Amino acid sequence: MNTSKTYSFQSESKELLKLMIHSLYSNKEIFIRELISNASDAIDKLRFLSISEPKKYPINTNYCINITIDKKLNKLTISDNGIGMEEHEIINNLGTIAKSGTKKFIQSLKSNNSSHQHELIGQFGVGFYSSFIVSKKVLVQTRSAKLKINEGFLWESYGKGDYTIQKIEKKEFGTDIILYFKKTEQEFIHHWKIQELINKYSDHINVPINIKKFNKKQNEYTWEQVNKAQALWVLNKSEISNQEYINFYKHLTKDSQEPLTWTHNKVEGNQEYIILLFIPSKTPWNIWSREHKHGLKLYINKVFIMEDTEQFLPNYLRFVKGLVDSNDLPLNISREILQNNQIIQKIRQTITKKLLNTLQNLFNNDIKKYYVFWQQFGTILKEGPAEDPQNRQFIMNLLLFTSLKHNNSEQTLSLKKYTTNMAKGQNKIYYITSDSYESAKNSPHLEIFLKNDIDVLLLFEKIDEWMMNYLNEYEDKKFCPANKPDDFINKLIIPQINEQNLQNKMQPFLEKIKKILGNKIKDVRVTYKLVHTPSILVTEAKEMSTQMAKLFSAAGQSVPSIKYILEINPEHALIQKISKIVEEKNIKDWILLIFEQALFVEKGTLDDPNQFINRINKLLSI
Ligand SMILES: Nc1ncnc2c1ncn2[C@@H]1O[C@H](COP(=O)(O)OP(=O)(O)OP(=O)(O)O)[C@@H](O)[C@H]1O
Repeated sequence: MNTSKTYSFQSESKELLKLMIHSLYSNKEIFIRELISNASDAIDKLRFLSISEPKKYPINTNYCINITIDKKLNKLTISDNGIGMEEHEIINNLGTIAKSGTKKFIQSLKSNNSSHQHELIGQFGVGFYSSFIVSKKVLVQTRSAKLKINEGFLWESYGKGDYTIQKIEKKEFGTDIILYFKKTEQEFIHHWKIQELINKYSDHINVPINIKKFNKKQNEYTWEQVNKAQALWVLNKSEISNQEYINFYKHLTKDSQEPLTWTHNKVEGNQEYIILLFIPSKTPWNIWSREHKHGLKLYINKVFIMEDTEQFLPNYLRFVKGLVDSNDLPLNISREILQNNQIIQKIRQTITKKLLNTLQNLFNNDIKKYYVFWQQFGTILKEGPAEDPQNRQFIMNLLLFTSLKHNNSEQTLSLKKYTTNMAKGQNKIYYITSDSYESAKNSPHLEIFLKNDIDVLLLFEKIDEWMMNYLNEYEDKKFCPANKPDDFINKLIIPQINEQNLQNKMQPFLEKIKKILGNKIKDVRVTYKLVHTPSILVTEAKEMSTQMAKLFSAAGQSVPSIKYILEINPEHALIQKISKIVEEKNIKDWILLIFEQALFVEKGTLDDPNQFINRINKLLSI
């Protein structure tokens, strides 16, 4: 007789299991979807192997998922004739919940309120472990299609701290998941209930799902198929209800939330393929992690080939979920071949176009949903203009901003709207990049714009400066940084008093500044752009911007130090006061102060803040 070995769950898994049971209890019926989904995945894997390696894996045309209910024992069995598992696979797959990043995930779960926990855990994909929400004990009998009858295994656990594994004989390859329901979960031992859940969640699973029922007429047990068993994507759009699309999305992605929108297309012609693509409504919790996998599911003639086929999506659309089913690719296609395959390139181009159109439709027809999309995925879409020059114009129509006239940080302004509302004579799109919304909005560079009622796009996300490098013009209007010299703006500057006079009057003061600041600055000049601010720093049109320099140094690259031009506002009380100081005693501190102020505003930091503070204190106490 085979003895069983006892194993402990990973410590994080124990904690996660407890949290999961608690936070998913209100949605406990999903266990059926998860288990059927796993069974169907296992069949997909074997189906693929039996086509690509027919000698090793005998072809089985009778793939199915069978369900039996034992009311007396409170027991439900879900059996599949898929790939099955070897011992090490059982340990790896069923001994750990949520393999990577579990710790971080638990932390974020704990720090969220309970309604949010539900969302988070849904995104995480609880899979097999959802069985413990309703079961006091779970058994898994499995035999890998690679192994012999006596090389089956039985996994058993009460979902507490450990599980056991023992070797068993199993006649058929595949997996039986056996649930012993908790006393409180009697509702699941009814055929009608299970059938209802299958119709709700798993109608379009690619293989028949049969329930064993007692047939009174024939006085015996028979198998009754309860799902449609037809791949959803091969049907015509008109035959599929919105709810069916939503359920299919949930099955495909294990996301507990509904998608925002989707696109479903049959492409005919030289190449024939079907695409079904969904835009989720929430960013996956780990989308910025390196381990985050993205890409579409690839099917060839309805046979599942591989997960996460990145090659079908540009990076800036990596949040998209869905599948491609092609008739033209060879079944034995590898990831390497996908990389350089021309058919793939063409499909990718079509997918990209379809997705951009889908987003444009969402934008045009359901702006509220589009705002949700933008909030979740806008930062990723902003990678588009750099990555995809061909579709740059298209992507630009999908970008949203906030602006000087907007009065809050919500990004709801399109370029179209900005250009339609431009001031008379304005033919450029002005923008400013900064580290935060506040610092962008309050930038002294914008005082002249505010005074003349000209709107400026406020950009404050890390990616923005980089993105703006790839945006040259939109509908013949050039983009122009608000902190660089510009003719149109220069013309708006009307000095309050005689300019030449003031310039001449200021000349000795400018000389003094130059002498004191030396090579700290490139030049110093008078400006009439400012209203409330005594001084600012500007760079020449061709010089690297401060934000760009920050970006480079954050990426660990060396950046030549920027030489700024100091501009002073001759009408400002402080400048007028300092320019009149004749004694040499404190003038150096005053000039350094107006320079450091401007530097602080420009960079958001100072190399030596202490010195700056000391200087202010010294001058205040004179
Ligand atoms: N019926 C089955 N047949 C074969 N392998 C299975 C079966 N059920 C589960 N597995 C294996 O166990 C693994 C873990 O399953 P689980 O449902 O926990 O997560 P998952 O399906 O991989 O991902 P997700 O987190 O998206 O649910 C699966 O990836 C698969 O390798």
